[in-house]
Amino acid sequence: MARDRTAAFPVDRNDVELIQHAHPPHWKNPEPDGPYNLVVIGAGPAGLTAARDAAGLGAKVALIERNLIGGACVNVGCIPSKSVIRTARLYADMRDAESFGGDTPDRLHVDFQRAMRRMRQIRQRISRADSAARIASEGIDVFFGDARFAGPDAVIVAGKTLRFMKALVATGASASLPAIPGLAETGYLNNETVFNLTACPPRLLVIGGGPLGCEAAQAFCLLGAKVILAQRDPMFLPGEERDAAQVLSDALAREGVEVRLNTEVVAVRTAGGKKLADLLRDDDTTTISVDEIITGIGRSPNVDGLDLENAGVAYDADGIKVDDYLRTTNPRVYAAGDVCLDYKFTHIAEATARIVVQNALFLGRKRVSELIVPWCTYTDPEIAHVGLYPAQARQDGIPVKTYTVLMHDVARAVMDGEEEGFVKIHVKEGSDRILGATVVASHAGEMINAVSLAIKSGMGLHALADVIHPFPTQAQGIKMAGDAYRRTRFTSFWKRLSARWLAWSRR
Ligand SMILES: Cc1cc2nc3c(=O)[nH]c(=O)nc-3n(C[C@H](O)[C@H](O)[C@H](O)COP(=O)(O)OP(=O)(O)OC[C@H]3O[C@@H](n4cnc5c(N)ncnc54)[C@H](O)[C@@H]3O)c2cc1C
Ligand SMILES: NC(=O)c1ccc[n+]([C@@H]2O[C@H](COP(=O)([O-])OP(=O)(O)OC[C@H]3O[C@@H](n4cnc5c(N)ncnc54)[C@H](O)[C@@H]3O)[C@@H](O)[C@H]2O)c1
Repeated sequence: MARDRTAAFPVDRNDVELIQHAHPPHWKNPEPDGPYNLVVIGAGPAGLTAARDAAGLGAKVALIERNLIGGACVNVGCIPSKSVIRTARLYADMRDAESFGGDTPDRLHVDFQRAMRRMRQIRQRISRADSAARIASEGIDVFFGDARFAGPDAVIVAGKTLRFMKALVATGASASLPAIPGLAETGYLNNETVFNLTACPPRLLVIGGGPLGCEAAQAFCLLGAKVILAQRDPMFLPGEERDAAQVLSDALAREGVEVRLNTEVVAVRTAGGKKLADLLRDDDTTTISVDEIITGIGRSPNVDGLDLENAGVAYDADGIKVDDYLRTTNPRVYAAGDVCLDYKFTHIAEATARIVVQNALFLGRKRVSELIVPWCTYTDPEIAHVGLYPAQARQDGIPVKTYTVLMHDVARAVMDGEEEGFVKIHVKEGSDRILGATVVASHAGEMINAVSLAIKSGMGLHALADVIHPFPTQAQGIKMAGDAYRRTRFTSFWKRLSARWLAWSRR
C-alpha cells in the first residue's frame, strides 16, 4: 500500500471525504491482466487527463498514484490556494466598503478557521469528480502505491508487475528545498503544509516572489498577518513585463505587505519562541522576527525512486528529458506536465497529456512547441500573459508595436472599483498579427482568453476590434486595444480621401 502521506491533513470531516475520494483507505489494487496500451504514473492533472482520454478512446489503461488523486493542483496547489484567495478578497472588499458606498463593519474579525474550513470543503467537493471509484468505473485500472520501472516495458507497483506498450510519466514536481542555513531546524511551511494551518500567523515571512510567494503573501496579508515578502530578484514575477510586476509590487505595498526586493534570506534560527531570519540586501543584513516562514522558491521534478535508469529514460535536475513530441529517451515512454516542462501549470499539464495520448497511441505528430499557452498569477490585480514578450520578439528579429489600454479607461472597471492595471497587446509592426499580450486587471485570467483564441485562430488585432462585447464588461479593454490599432489605419491619405468623398456626397 502507499505511504501514509494522506495522514498529513488535519482530519476534519471534509478531509475524511477527500481521502475517501482520492485515496480510499481500503482500496484493493486490481490484478493486472496482459499488457496495457498505456500505464500512467501519477494521477495529477496530466495523468488523469491522459488516462481518461485514452480509456475513452478504448485503450486498456492503468493509472498509478502514490498519494492523493488530483495531484498538487487539487490537494496542495491551485484549488486550496484560490479558495483561500477568494476569502482574502472578501475581507479586502469589506475593509474597502466605504468606497462602494457601504459601511465597513466596526469590528472586522477575520475567522481564519472558517476560511480554511471553506477551503477544505471546496477541495473535497472538487475531488469528487476524480474519485478513485469514479475513475475505475470508467474502465481504468487504478493502483495505489509507489511506481518504479522494472525494465523498458514494465512498471512495478505494490508488488505487482504491469507490462505496457506505452507508458506516461506524469509524476509532477514538489517544492524545492531551500538551501538556507538553519531553515530546516527552525521549521517552515511550503505548499504541502501551509494549507494545514489552523491559525493565521501574526508575523509571516514569505521567501520567494514568484507566483506562489506573491499569491500567498497577499492572501495572508488580507487575512490579517503582518507579511514580509523577500525576493532575491529586483522584481516580482521575474518573467513578466516590468510594468506588470511594478503594478503588483505597488498593490502589495499599499495593502501592507513589507516588500523586500533584491533581498536574499541567508540564515534562519530560533530565539525566544520566534523565528529570526537574516535578510541580505546589497551588503546590508537586517534581522527580522516572525512566527512562521513560507517558502515559494520553485519546484523540483519528482523523479526519485522511479528507477528511470531501468527503463533507459534520461533525466537531470530539471526533470525528464523529452523531445518536442514528449518522447523520452525510451521510445515506449513519454512524459507530460511538471515532471518535464519548464512551465509548471495545470492547463499545460493537461494539454501535454493530450499530446501524449495522440502521439503514443495513435501515431500522432503533435508538438509541444505548437501550443499557445496563457498563464495567470491570481493576485489582485491578476497578471496574465500569452504569447511572446516584446523582448523575446525583438530577439527573434521581429519588430514590435504595442497597443495599450489602461483599465481606468474601461467603464466597467471604473464601476467595479477595479481600475488598476492595463491591457497590452503586442503586434508585429506594420501588421495586425498578434504576437502576445499582457493583461493586468482584477479578472485578467478571464480576459486573456480572447487574445489566446485570436492567436490560436490566426485572428488579427483588427478583427478582434470587430468582436462585439456586451457593455459594460471589463473584457471591453481587449476590444479597446483593437480599436486603438484600427485608428492607426486612418492614415492622412485615407482621411483626405474619405473627407473628399463625404464632401462630394453633400453636394
Ligand atoms: C500553491 C500552488 C498553486 C498553484 N496554482 C496554480 C494555478 O492557479 N494555476 C495553474 O495552472 N497551476 C497552478 N499550480 C501548478 C499546478 O499545481 C501544477 O502545474 C500541476 O499540478 C501539475 O500537474 P502534474 O499532473 O504534472 O503533476 P502533479 O499535480 O504534481 O501530480 C503528480 C502526481 O504524481 C504522483 N506521483 C509522483 N511520483 C509517483 C510515483 N513514483 N508513483 C506514483 N505516483 C507518483 C504524485 O503523488 C502526484 O499526485 C500551483 C502550484 C502550487 C504549488
Ligand atoms: N497562478 C499560478 O498559475 C501559480 C501559482 C502558484 C504556483 N504556480 C506554479 O508553481 C511553480 C512554483 O512557483 P514558485 O513561485 O515557487 O517558483 P518560481 O520559480 O516561479 O519563483 C521563485 C522565486 O523565488 C526567488 N527565490 C529563490 N530563492 C530565494 C531566496 N533564498 N530568497 C529570496 N528569494 C528567492 C527566485 O528569485 C524566484 O523569483 C511555478 O512554476 C508556477 O508555475 C503557479
